[in-house]
Amino acid sequence: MHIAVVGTGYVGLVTGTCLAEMGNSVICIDNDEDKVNRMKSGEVPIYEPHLNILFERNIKAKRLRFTTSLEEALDFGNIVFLALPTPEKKDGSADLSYITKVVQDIGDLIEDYKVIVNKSTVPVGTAKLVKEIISKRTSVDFDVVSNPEFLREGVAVDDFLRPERVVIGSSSQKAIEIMKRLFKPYLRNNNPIFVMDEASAEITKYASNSFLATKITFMNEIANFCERVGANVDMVRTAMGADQRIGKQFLYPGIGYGGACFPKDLKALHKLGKDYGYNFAVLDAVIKVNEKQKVILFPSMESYFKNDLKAKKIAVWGLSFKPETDDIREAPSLYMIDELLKKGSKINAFDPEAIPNVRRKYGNKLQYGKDMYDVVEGADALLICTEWAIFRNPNFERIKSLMNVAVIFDGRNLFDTIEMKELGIYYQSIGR
Ligand SMILES: NC(=O)c1ccc[n+]([C@@H]2O[C@H](COP(=O)([O-])OP(=O)(O)OC[C@H]3O[C@@H](n4cnc5c(N)ncnc54)[C@H](O)[C@@H]3O)[C@@H](O)[C@H]2O)c1
Ligand SMILES: O=c1ccn([C@@H]2O[C@H](COP(=O)(O)OP(=O)(O)O[C@H]3O[C@H](CO)[C@@H](O)[C@H](O)[C@H]3O)[C@@H](O)[C@H]2O)c(=O)[nH]1
Repeated sequence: MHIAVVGTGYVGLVTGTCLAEMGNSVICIDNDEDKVNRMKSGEVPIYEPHLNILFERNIKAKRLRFTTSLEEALDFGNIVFLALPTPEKKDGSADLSYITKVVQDIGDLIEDYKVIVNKSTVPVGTAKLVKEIISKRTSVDFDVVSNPEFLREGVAVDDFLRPERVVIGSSSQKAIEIMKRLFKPYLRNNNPIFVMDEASAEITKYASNSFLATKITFMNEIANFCERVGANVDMVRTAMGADQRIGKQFLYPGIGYGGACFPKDLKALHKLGKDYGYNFAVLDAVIKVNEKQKVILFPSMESYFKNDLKAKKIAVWGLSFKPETDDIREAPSLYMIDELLKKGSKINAFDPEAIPNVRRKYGNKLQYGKDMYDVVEGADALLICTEWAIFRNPNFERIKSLMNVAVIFDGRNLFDTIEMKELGIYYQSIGR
């Protein structure tokens, strides 16, 4: 099939590449000229495991190419995916301006039948809006599909190639058949395609993210309470997770959820509720609890240093919002760093992939280490914000010999509390 993907960010580039991987011919469009030039020269502009292998082989096979021209893309693609940003507006709602702009251009450029597929996370009514915008500008036949994306950064390629489910929201039987044909090769083990109306598809995405964020937040509150009463959240978590109705996943407490999705999507659903006269009380609480959770280790650090964090050297391990990505959008690490900077601490940070993005935001307000041991040299404390695999089994003797005093604040519960005690390391984690 001939496909155009508009927007080549974390979703668009993975979508385009993985569609090419299944034998489709794909053209990816972005209005960031520099990004397009980098991709044309063979560079993957983001860090996403395994993406480079698929990217290279599909370019080589001429199934994948890049352009800044929407016109060229529409000439080529019969199915047009929108993978455009829907960032948070000041009032919490999703900013649809990227989508409406592109859709207006599509309305002006469309010359033959297209299926316009929205992969961005959008509020109820967006598919209807897209239809209205295009219909006003052309009499050419087209259909609109809501096809929310559920991939996770860090495992995005695998999630796209082997989705647990595909959701298709459309009122056009013709478009539904085209989408079913496109996605059938990705569905193994009888994983389902759910066909529904557009509004239900749009809600499914927000509801899924909100449920997952609620699960994490519930566990964060249990962890905070465990700390207060001297219980161990690891034991509580594993025993709870053994109940299949609860499940083991997304029960890991820590310094809150971050990323390009959960924070903005919860706020968008909450605001959408308000617009329709419905108060999502649970979401309101989740959003508030998570705001606090992102900096939950800060009071502990202040108290350890007797309210004197000025000029204290703090090493930070992990800057990205989760492991195996360079994405720092809404990363809890940045909230902790902001608090520490306000108090005059000196930060020396290390992350396997996210340093270039952090450097663009903070410049020389921070120091950046060349590896995880480099940053702990002469440090008064080590703060762990992201559970990259390389942090899980470090050389503690080396850390002890490099640090001023062996002090670890761990926002991801990486180490055994008893082992830390035996090693003579002051260790504060979450809920243990
Ligand atoms: N990141 C994720 O893990 C994820 C997963 C599922 C769904 N989503 C949703 O998918 C959407 C995209 O998210 P993302 O993380 O890929 O965003 P992103 O910011 O990484 O990528 C968006 C891309 O669109 C490009 N763009 C902006 N305006 C354009 C225009 N007029 N023409 C062409 N290109 C344009 C940008 O240059 C950028 O490359 C959002 O709605 C998001 O909520 C994201
Ligand atoms: O037990 C857990 C699991 C996750 N997190 C945190 O939750 C955030 C989000 O993690 P994750 O869901 O793994 O990453 P995302 O790439 O943001 O993926 C989410 O957001 C995407 C964008 O909408 C969806 O497509 C995915 O299905 C959804 O999982 C991160 O900060 C994690 O550290 C926890 O604190 N504890």
